[in-house]
Amino acid sequence: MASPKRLQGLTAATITPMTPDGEINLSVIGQYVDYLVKEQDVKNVFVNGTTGEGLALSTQERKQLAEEWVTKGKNKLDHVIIHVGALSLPEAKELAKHAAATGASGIAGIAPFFFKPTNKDTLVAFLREVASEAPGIPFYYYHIPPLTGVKIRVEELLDGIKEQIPTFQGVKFSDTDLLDFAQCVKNNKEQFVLLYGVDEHLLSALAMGASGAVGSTYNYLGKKNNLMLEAFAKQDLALAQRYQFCTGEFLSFVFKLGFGVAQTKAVMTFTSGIPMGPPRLPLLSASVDFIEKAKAKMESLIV
Ligand SMILES: CC(=O)N[C@@H]([C@@H](O)[C@H](O)[C@H](O)CO)[C@@H](O)CC(=O)C(=O)O
Repeated sequence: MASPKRLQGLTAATITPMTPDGEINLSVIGQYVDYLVKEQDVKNVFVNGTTGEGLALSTQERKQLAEEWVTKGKNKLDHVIIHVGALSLPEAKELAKHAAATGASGIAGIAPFFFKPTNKDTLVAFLREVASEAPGIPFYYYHIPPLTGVKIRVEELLDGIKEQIPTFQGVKFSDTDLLDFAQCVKNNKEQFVLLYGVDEHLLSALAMGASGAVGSTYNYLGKKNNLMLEAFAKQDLALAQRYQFCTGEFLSFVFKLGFGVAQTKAVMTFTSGIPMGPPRLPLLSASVDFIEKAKAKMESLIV
C-alpha cells in the first residue's frame, strides 16, 4: 500500500486487541479499521507501537498484526505504518523486511533501550541498518525518550540524516521538549514529516508547525481532534482551544485515576464496542472503578 500521499493529519497509534486469555485477536481488526475510518475520520495507523504493546509481542505476533492491518486496511486506509523497532538489530531488520513485503506504506523504529546508543552516530548506524531492509518505503524515527531513556536531540539527529538513510521521511516526536521539536520544524519542514505524539499538547505543536500527529487518543477522540485541526487551519484559535481542552479534560481526569496502555484498551472497548481485551503482563487490566468513572467522564465531554 505504498501511498503517494505525504503522511499528515491524525494517525491512530493502534491498540493490539487480545482475547481474554491473552492471545492476539486478529478477528476484530477489520471492524477496527471500519470504526476508525467511519466513526473517527482517521485513515492512518501506526501499528505495534507503544499503545499496541509492540515490545511485549513476539516477532511472529508482530508479523501477523502487520499483515492483518495491511490486508484489512487495503482501499480504506491511506497509510499503514508498522513499528519495527526492537532491542535486537536482527529482529528489527527481520520485521522491517517483513513489513515491506506485506505492502506497508512505511516503517518506524525506536532507539534500542537496554544497551543504549550514547551518541547520534551510533543511533543513526542502528537505524540505517533497519531502514536498509525496506529500501522501497519511507522510514520514520520514533522518538519517545520517556520510555526509551534515549535523549539524543532530534534536531541533532536530523542534521545530515538523509545522506545516511535515503528513505528517511520523518519523525514521530513523543516528547514534551517543544524547543527541540520547533528546531526540527525550522530546519526541516519542507523535507520531513514531523508528527507530534503527546496528544494533550497537540495544539502547541501545531503552532510550532507540526505536520500531523500520532497518538492513542485518536482511536476514540479522533473526530474531535480532526475538528481541532480544521479550526486551527482556519485560524480559529478559540475553537481549536476548545477541542484541545476537551481532550485535556478527559486525560487530566483519567491521569488522576492512573492511565496507560491498559486503560486505553478499556476506554477504546467502551467507546467503540470492539473488545480490546486485557493487556499483556506486566501490565494489568483497568479496574471496574476506572472503567465506570472514565465512561461517565467521556459521556459528559462537550466542546
Ligand atoms: C507514552 C505514550 O503512550 N504516548 C502516546 C500518547 O498518545 C499518549 O497516550 C497520550 O498523549 C496520553 O498521554 C503516544 O505517543 C504513543 C504512540 O504513539 C504509540 O503508541 O506508538
